[in-house]
Amino acid sequence: MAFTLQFTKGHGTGNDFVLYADPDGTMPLTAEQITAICDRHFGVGADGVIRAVRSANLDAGAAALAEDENAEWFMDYHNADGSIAEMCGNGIRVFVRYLLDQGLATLESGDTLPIGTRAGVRDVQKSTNGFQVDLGRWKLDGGEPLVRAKELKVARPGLGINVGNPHVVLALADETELASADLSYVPRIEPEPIDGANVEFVVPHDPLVTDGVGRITMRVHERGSGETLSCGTGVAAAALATRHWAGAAAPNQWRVDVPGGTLGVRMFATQDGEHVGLSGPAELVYVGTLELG
Ligand SMILES: N[C@@H](CCC[C@H](N)C(=O)O)C(=O)O
Repeated sequence: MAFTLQFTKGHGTGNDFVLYADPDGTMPLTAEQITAICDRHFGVGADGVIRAVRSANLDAGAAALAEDENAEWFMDYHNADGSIAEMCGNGIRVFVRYLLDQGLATLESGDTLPIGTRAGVRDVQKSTNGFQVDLGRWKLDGGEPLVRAKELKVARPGLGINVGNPHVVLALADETELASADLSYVPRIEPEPIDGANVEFVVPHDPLVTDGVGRITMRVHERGSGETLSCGTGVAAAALATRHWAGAAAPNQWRVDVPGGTLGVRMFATQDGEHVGLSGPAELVYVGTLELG
């Protein structure tokens, strides 16, 4: 059936998304439609598509409402290849900006907007640099798999970290090595994670810590989207991995430079264990209409 899709294009530090509202959950897109929309030559061009659905109108939304009855909106996230991802740290900030822009939600400074995701409910607040999101409890995941990327001469051990979605973080020697990694190829991970993983390549700044804040630079190859200018959950995983490698004296506050800008990461204690938070900008850049058949 042919239909017209009103969409908004947005990004968080250059990680870009096509967003549309489907409150009743009656307009899911097929993987083929998502791939076509995300194509940078023949479509709109994006790293992913985000559908705003009322949690009550989506099967996956039931778990969100059971966790928090105030999680009215569900972020239905798909990568550029049409695959589903559990979470998106840049996407959720842009999603909240979109809900506010569309008049679908309100959020005063200091208040919290709970958003349903496949990783669970995530709380978003306004911050000085845009929005901040509590990515919840993180965990070490999958040990230290070997990662091979084109132009890196040897396979290196990474660190598996789950922040709602799966990541493998790899430390590189310096900026030259970071720049030379060819991320137009999918990095190989051994053993291969069943659900795949996003792979982050990280270089610590020298000094690593300035004024109590850890600093790293990162590039990423995203599962289902390829190299992107930024990945919010990847930035959080990269800061967690670097703190892990740096030892007990490492800080809980980090700034992470990615090709598309800079994001903030904070680790903080809660009653149910340590959480990781992410902060950064969220921009809406244009609106459009797509005729889909
Ligand atoms: N860019 C996102 C992550 C999007 C999902 C990821 N590609 C996956 O498959 O897990 C972010 O900002 O976190």
